[in-house]
Amino acid sequence: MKPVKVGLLGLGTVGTGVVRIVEGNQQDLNSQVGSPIVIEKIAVRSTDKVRSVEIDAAKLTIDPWEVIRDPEIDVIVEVMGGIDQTKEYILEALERGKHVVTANKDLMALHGSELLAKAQEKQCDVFYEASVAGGIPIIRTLIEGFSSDRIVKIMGIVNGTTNYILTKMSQEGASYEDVLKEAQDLGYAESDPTSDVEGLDAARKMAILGTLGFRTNVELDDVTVQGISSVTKEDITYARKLGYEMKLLGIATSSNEHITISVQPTMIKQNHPLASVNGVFNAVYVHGEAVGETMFYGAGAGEMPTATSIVADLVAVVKNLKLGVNGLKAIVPYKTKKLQSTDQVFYKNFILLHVDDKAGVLAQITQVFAEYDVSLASVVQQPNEHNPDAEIVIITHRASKANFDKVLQHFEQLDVIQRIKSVYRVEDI
Ligand SMILES: NC(=O)C1=CN([C@@H]2O[C@H](COP(=O)(O)OP(=O)(O)OC[C@H]3O[C@@H](n4cnc5c(N)ncnc54)[C@H](OP(=O)(O)O)[C@@H]3O)[C@@H](O)[C@H]2O)C=CC1
Ligand SMILES: N[C@@H](CC=O)C(=O)O
Ligand code: NA
Repeated sequence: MKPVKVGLLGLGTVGTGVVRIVEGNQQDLNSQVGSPIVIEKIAVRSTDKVRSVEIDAAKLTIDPWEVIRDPEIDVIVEVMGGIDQTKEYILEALERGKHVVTANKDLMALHGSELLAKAQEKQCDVFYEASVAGGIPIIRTLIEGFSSDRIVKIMGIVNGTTNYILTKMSQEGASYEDVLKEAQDLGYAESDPTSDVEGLDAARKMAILGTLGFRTNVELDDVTVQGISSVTKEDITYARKLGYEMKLLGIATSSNEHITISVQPTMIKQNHPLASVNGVFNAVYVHGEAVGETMFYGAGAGEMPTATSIVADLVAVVKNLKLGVNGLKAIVPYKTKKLQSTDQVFYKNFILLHVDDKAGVLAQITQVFAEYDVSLASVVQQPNEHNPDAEIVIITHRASKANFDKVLQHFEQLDVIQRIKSVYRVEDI
């Protein structure tokens, strides 16, 4: 059988794993698709770099166009990252009738609909399983496994780097900076880790999951985003004392006409299955009207888990090639839903305040909550070990985001409050 020729853009963490799997599992892959899969050319930034896989130097190029324009190549595997220039490469590859497999959530969250439309026009596949939750086959699950159901809620720990950091801070008391460096060394973090720690990477993944799960176009701008860079060991200790774990959680909901979608550090009840997802592991909880609760778990980043998804997509492309059905599987969102307004978004909150240690302070604070109709589940006041202020730890009942934001604004003006130290969403379903 004629070999299927692959052009690889990138030979970093993920690209290296792709080479290992394609070469190491050749026989298995061949018997599934009926053809050898051959990596024909590889674009890298530097051809002089020492690589941890053996590569024929003649296959390397520093010019991605050389790979895209090679008429011998059937499938482009894009694992180099980047947005604008990379979009040009992929559009040109599709224009030339090449199928595309990518791990690039930045690109798919921002330009996925344009790329998928071009793919359909050219009867090509664009598969991107590796872009969300690394090794977990969540994209295929949402497209195929839940095609019969209406998804109402998706909650996800979808960034491996931040989950690794929070776990190490929580379980080993490690410092944020040290663990971030470790995550970078292990190949989990993005080339600019700001997008991991500030929540943007997770937001991009949630936009992709929301689009597929709710079959409506979820834009990146729809996602409210807060990262973990200001989470302290003290916050994590408080969370644990109260029976919660701190996780960077993506939460998306869908009703008949509206969606809500956000990413933020969240205190999740210790008995919720998402609370025990640790280290680089990711998990996506999907609630469907008919199926009820489901959850998918696995490594969210790293060389081999991510490469597993890439090569599975490659196998899917080749199977489609054999059947002559490429380009038919793109999900085109067909529903139009609006973002829910903040007066209709309800959840519980944790708030840690540093206040003057004198009579009447607590009364002033509870008065503000009452004014905006935010009722309180618990209030604990204690002296602060490090300075003369007192600490007040409050957990609210479910309140609208709009009202809770008004409480915070009011607190900024209140003289007895020295500092709003921390505020977190609380999930205890
Ligand atoms: N790391 C992970 O766990 C995961 C990553 N992803 C996504 O996969 C993609 C790749 O990530 P990762 O492997 O970690 O990244 P790396 O930084 O490890 O690798 C990037 C590769 O692309 C090459 N490259 C970068 N820019 C260019 C360019 N302009 N021209 C030619 N080659 C270029 C680099 O060349 P050189 O080697 O010479 O520097 C390198 O081989 C990203 O989109 C990332 O978001 C998705 C899921 C998980
Ligand atoms: N930087 C990302 C890599 C996978 O998408 C992460 O940490 O999850
Ligand atoms: Na995946």
